[in-house]
Amino acid sequence: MPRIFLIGPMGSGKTTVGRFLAERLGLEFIDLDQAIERRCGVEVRTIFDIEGEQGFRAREQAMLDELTQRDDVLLATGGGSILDAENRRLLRERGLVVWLKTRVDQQIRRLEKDQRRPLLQAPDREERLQRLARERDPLYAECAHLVIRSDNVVPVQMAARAEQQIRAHLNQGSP
Ligand SMILES: Nc1ncnc2c1ncn2[C@@H]1O[C@H](COP(=O)(O)OP(=O)(O)O)[C@@H](O)[C@H]1O
Ligand SMILES: O=C(O)C1=C[C@@H](OP(=O)(O)O)[C@@H](O)[C@H](O)C1
Ligand SMILES: [Mg+2]
Repeated sequence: MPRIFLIGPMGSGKTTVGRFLAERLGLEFIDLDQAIERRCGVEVRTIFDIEGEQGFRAREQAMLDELTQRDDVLLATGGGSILDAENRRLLRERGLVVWLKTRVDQQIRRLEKDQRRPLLQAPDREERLQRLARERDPLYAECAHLVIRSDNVVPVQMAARAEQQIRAHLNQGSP
């Protein structure tokens, strides 16, 4: 089993589904944001408060480079990891990149009460998520080897579906 890297927008289920999926695939689960939080000793939102988005992106880049070299892992990235061209290259070269594609209305519902994601704390969340999708969808598409829809199924079912599709993809001999 190659390394698996989950990409996709906030609320696509990278962290939640990733944990179940890693277990099904016999891989160690690592969440990029959680790894950064452990190393810094503060939450992502605090890093944004103190160092700004730019500071967070620098930490994210360094941690992504480190963790994408680990073997037998499933890495759940953060939604903005693909903004950086070097990150996209590292992800594509070092493992199988899976885009959990999700509709904005599903993201809104799942993240209704969220206060931890700095880029979501806007007066109009729908407008914000639509704009991020417009900006980022081409980058997710460029980076992904495999696209899996993550709408209308709960995380355990989503993990089962993703496992099936990943195994089918690998059986075709694709990277
Ligand atoms: N397929 C799903 N169906 C319903 N709720 C989900 C699904 N995936 C994630 N969630 C919920 O949405 C919220 C955000 O999920 P999370 O895994 O943190 O997304 P991400 O890491 O992609 O931002 C969590 O409360 C999670 O339980
Ligand atoms: O989309 C983004 O730019 C971000 C997504 C978050 O991760 P999730 O995608 O796991 O929510 C987290 O990395 C940070 O708040 C920035
Ligand atoms: Mg996450």
